[in-house]
Amino acid sequence: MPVRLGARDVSRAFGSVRANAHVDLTVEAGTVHAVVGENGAGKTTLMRILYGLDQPDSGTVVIDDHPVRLRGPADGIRRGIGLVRQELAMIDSLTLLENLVLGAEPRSGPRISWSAARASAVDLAAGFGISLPWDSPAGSVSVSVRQQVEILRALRRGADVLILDEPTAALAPAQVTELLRLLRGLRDAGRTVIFISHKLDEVLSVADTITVLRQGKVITTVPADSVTRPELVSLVVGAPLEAEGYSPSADVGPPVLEVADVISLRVHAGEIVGIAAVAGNGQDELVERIVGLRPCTGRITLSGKDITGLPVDRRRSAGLGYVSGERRTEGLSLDASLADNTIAGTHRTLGRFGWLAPGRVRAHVQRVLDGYSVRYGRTSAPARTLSGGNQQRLVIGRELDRGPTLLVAAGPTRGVDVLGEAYIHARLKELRDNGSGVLLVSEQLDELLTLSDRVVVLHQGEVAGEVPGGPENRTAVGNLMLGRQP
Ligand SMILES: Nc1ncnc2c1ncn2[C@@H]1O[C@H](COP(=O)(O)OP(=O)(O)OP(=O)(O)O)[C@@H](O)[C@H]1O
Repeated sequence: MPVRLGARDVSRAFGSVRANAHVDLTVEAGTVHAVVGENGAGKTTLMRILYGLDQPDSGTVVIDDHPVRLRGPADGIRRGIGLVRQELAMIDSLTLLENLVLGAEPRSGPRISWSAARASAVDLAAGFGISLPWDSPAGSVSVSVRQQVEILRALRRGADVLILDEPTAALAPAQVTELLRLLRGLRDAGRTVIFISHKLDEVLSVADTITVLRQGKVITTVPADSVTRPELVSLVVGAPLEAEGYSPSADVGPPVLEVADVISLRVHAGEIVGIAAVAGNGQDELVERIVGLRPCTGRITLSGKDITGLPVDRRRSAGLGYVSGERRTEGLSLDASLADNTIAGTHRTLGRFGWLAPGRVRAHVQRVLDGYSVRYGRTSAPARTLSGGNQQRLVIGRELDRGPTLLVAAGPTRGVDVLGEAYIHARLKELRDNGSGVLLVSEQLDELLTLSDRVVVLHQGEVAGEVPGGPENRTAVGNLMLGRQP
């Protein structure tokens, strides 16, 4: 089989970090090829090189069996490579149709022919069994719809190889199913897909071939049907990983959070309360009200203290911690250093008379970053140089280290590898066992059921019911999420 896209002996370092080390990759035409590996393993770096966004220090990209030098993404696009990134590059105020054709508008004489644009958009989408609200502004539609437009945009520009870097990280389960169906459709139509994901079940369900990276090196490339999930976990992590069991709270104390609003709920000390809901059923608004990002007409108390009218920083000082899967917009200041991001919110405790004590700052930063196995080069480097999963580890480490009375964790393991996920789960349980309350909002039902002592299910902005945690309650939670009887 010809190599449609690949890498031969590719190495790339950033200072002391070897992001790719002598990587060989062979992606055959008409296949879905998954690239998996721990956080910071070098997946995104390799994809940027294959697309022409970055150049290797040594080694070459291979396209159609030939070594090539890509000078920029325009070279990659010309050779039929498309990249759908973790952060989607769309203009919110333009409609989906305008975003689709941006830069390559069909013309009739000097004018843009919107009728031709629409007809070709509808045709292209229909070819893959999807229909989209073409006149809606991109800012008003779900991540899933935006992603579909990005994929179609790459196809429209002539891409027959699509690189998708963690496309499912921010999707709800039903949207994941839809995306995987679209990827299979692309493959069946002869296109080539490179798929990156930490969700190994998805990888096994969609990929033909899997390449595993660890610390910048290729560990192995295997046919997907030749490995089981535990074997793949072992390859990614480097050792077998024990399955997580369900261990409910041994000691539930008084309420630490009481919300009396459109949605009313309580979280007690020593308890993890899960929130389950299909995307768009009120969970985001609930979290925003609790952490102070959205006004609340009802009443919210933290350990008995009314925090309803308090701004975010005062809620934090009162003992509220917040971890969001939206780390790029909510959790981090990407241009600030790792050190500054790590001490944000704790800096007042790291000095005297308003001056930071450099030694204490260094020790604190080191402890948090090492404690959560963040892979980094220098603590003075901007946070944007961390890989996605390492950014998430930093946010989790910072928030848990403060020992909050109540932690609101919304999508806490988004983009985190299997080992990191198990580690974060253990830390959340430890926080609970030490007497804090945790409100866990997650789109992953497995995560909710293994961690939560109780699961509160929301439907159409209201509480549809409450179910104890534990994997045996999956069906009951699933039914309530869809507005049915448990
Ligand atoms: N521009 C950069 N400057 C400095 N270091 C970088 C830069 N880009 C990547 N790195 C480092 O290279 C390593 C590999 O990063 P990369 O983003 O390729 O990992 P990844 O496998 O995609 O990880 P994740 O699963 O967390 O997204 C990381 O340690 C990262 O911090």
